[in-house]
Amino acid sequence: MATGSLWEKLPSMASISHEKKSLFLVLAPCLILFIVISSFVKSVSRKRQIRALGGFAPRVHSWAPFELDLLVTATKHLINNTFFEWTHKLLTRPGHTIEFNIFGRRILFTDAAENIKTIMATNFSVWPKGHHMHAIWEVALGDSIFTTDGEEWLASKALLRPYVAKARPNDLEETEIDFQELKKHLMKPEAHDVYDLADRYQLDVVTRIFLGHSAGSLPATKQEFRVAMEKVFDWNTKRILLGPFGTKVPMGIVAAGPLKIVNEYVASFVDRVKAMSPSDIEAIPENEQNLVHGLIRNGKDPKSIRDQLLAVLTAAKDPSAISIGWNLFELARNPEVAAKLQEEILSVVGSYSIPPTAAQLNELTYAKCIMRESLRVYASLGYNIRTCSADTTLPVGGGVNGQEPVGVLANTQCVYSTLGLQRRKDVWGEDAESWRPERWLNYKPATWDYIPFNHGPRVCMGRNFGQQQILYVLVRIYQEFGRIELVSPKEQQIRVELNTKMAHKCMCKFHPRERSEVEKTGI
Ligand code: HEM
Repeated sequence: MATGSLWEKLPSMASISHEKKSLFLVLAPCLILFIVISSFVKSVSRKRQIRALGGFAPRVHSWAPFELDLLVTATKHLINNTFFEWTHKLLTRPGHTIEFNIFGRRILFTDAAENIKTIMATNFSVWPKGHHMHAIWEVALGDSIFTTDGEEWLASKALLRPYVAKARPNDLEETEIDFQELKKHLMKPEAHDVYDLADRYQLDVVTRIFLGHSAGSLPATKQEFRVAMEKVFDWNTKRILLGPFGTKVPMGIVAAGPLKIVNEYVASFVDRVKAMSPSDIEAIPENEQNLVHGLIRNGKDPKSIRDQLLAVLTAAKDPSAISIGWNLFELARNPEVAAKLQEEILSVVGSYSIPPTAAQLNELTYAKCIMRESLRVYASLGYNIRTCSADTTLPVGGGVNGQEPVGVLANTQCVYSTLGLQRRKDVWGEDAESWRPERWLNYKPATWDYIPFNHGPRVCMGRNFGQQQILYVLVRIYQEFGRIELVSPKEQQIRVELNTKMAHKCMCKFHPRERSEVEKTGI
C-alpha cells in the first residue's frame, strides 16, 4: 500500500518540480530586470541629487566592471612607489579635483586648496574622519585622538594638550642625551641608513620626553617594536585599498604577532608608572609630570592609556623622523646649502661644540628655510581621507572649467593630497618640484597653500615640538660633522603608507669635522 501510494505520488512530485522550474524561469529574469532597473533608477536619482548640490568632477577613465582596472593600477603604483606621480598627473587639470567610482562607491580626490580648506576648516563638522576609518585604525590606534570624532576627539584633545602642545624647559637637554647615542653611530666610518637612525633617535627622544623613559632603540641591536608597528601599518594600508571590504581583513589573525608586541611594549611604560602610588605622582612637580603620569592621574583605564600613548608615539615619532631623513638626504646632495647652514650655525650659536638653546634655534633663519622646504616637497603626511556625514558641496572641481562646485552626497569619501598641493606649479612656480630652500627667504605662502601640519581644528598639536626637534638635530649634526656623503641611491622615490616616506634606504657617510679645522677656528 505504502509503496503504491509513493509511486502514485511521484508523477505529481515531478509536475511540482516542473512547475517550480517554470516559476523560477519566469521569476529570475524578472528579478534581474528589477535589480537592473532599480539600480538604474537609483543611479539616476543619485546623479540628480548630486547635480542639485553642485556637479561632478572629471571621472577617471576606466574600462572594467566596478572600475577594478583602476584598483589594479593604483596597487601597481603603490608597489612601484609611483603613486604620488600618478595621482599628481591626474590632478593636474583645471579645478584640481577628480573622481573614481570603485566598487560602485564614488571617491573624490583633490589637491585644490579651496576644497582642502572647506574640509579642514570651513565645513569641518560635515567632514569627520568617519566610522570606516575608525574601524580600519581601531585595532592599531584604538579610540584615540587620531581615530575619533566629535565629543570623544575633543576629550582626547583636552587630555593631551597640556603634555603635547607645550614645550618643557629641559626638552633640549633630554634630547641631547639621545643625540649622543646617535652620534656614536654616525661616527662609525661605514655608511648608515639615515631614515633608520632618525626613526630610532626620535623613538628614543619621544619616549624619554612623553613617556618618562627612553626606549633605548639606538643602543639596542633588536628593533622588535618598530618592526611590529611597520607590519601593522602595512596591513592597514592594504585594508584602506580594499575600500568597504577592508574591515573584513581580520587584523587579529593576520597581524596577531605584531599587535601583541606593540601592546606589550606600550604596557611596559604604563606598568613602570603604575608601580608608583598616586601620592608619588602627586609629589612630582607639575611641570615635570609626563603624559603617562597625566593619564594615570586622570583615572584612565588601561585600554584608554594604551590607545592614547600609542597615538602620541606614532604622531610624534613618524613625521619628525621622516622629515629628518629627507633633510639629511637633500643636505648631502646639496653641499652648498650645507655650507651656508654651517655658516649660520657658527654666527648664531657661536660655536661648534656647544649645543644650541631653544632661543638660538629660533634665530636660525636659513635652517628654518631648509626645514620648511623639506616639509613642502616631502610632506610627511602627504595624503589624508575624510568622509562627509551629510549632503554637501566642495567649492571647486566641477564643470568644464573646474571652477564650479562639486556636489557630494553623505558618506562619500574624499582623499586630499597635501603633497600634491605643495608641489603644484601654478601655486609654487615652475620649479615647484625642486628642493630650493632659498625660495623661503622672501616668500610667505598663502595660509592654505602650505599645510604640512594641517590647519583648522585638527591642526597638529605637536608642531612646535616637531620643528624644534628637526632644527636641533640638523644643527647638532652639522656642528659635529663637516660633510655628509650620499653613498646611494642618488635619487629617491616616495612610498605611500599611513605616511609618505622614503622608498629606499638612504645610505650616507658622516665625516667628522677635521680636527685641524677645529684647532684652526678654535671653536
Ligand atoms: C614634522 C613633524 C610633524 C608633522 C609634519 C606633523 C603633521 C601632522 C598632521 C598633518 C596632522 C593632521 C592629521 C590628521 O588630521 O589626520 C597631525 C596631527 C597631530 N599631530 Fe602632528 N606632526 C608632526 C609632529 C608631531 C609631534 C612631535 C607630535 C607630538 C608631540 C604631534 C602630535 C599630533 C597630534 C596629537 C595630532 C592630532 C591632532 C588632532 O587630530 O586633533 N605631531 N600632525
